[in-house]
Amino acid sequence: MSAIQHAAGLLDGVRRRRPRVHCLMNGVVPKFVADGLSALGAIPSMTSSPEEVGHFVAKADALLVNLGTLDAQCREAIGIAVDVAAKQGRPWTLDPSHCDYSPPRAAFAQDLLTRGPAVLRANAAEFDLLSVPAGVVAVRTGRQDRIAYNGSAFSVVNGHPLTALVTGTGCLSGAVIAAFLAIEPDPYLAACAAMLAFGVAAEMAGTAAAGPGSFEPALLDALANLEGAHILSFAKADHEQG
Ligand SMILES: Nc1ncnc2c1ncn2[C@@H]1O[C@H](COP(=O)(O)OP(=O)(O)O)[C@@H](O)[C@H]1O
Ligand SMILES: Cc1ncsc1CCOP(=O)(O)O
Ligand SMILES: [Mg+2]
Repeated sequence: MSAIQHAAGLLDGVRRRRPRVHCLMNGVVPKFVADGLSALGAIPSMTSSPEEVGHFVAKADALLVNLGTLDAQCREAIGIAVDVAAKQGRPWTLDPSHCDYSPPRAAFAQDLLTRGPAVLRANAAEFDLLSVPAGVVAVRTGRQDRIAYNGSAFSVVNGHPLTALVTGTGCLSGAVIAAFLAIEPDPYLAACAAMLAFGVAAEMAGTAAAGPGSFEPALLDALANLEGAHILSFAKADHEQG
């Protein structure tokens, strides 16, 4: 089965299984990210208090760690969350948001990469600063999204330029990866499926939107209305074998 066919099936799996995704999200876009996960068919939770986060992660099917508005309490919560994820075998995605602005944040992100994330999702500037250890699926987003693991790579060229004009779309793409990780044990296939689903939904939203203001709700609608058949019909993606 191709990665595209597999993605279509996994989308149905997300709708059937409604995975719980716990997000340690930045303070800028938590509502958009939670709405996007709900639209896709997952169940978001966003608590970040150090005394509670471990309980939430233990009950979640996957975790997203986003560094966008990192502070001392976030660092503490992230440490607890990734320990619980490791102990309970919960897959997690790292979004090293804005680590290119801040050497301490880049160092923190680099350290987190040694603590067992299944997937790194970053924009080009963030991605190019980090070195991705073996065993972590590397997703570099932009006009083209490239998913790389162990010598293989998959590129998705779906999407719409308005995505780049709406704050939080990268954060939401990381959350969508976490939702697919929750139901697909192979993190490379999960990340390929997530970027296909997100890219095709963004393309559908782009045709319905007049600008960034209407693109944002259109993207939520497209995630909710996305079907496996849309992925099969509209996917623009290629494998590179290493
Ligand atoms: N020029 C573009 N054309 C189409 N899609 C884009 C473009 N730039 C970014 N995207 C999409 O926007 C989303 C966020 O990617 P990116 O802008 O790289 O991350 P971030 O928002 O974290 O900076 C991804 O789904 C990516 O595919
Ligand atoms: C603007 C901003 N500042 C800190 S986090 C954040 C949101 C970033 O969202 P995205 O990278 O998904 O556009
Ligand atoms: Mg980002």
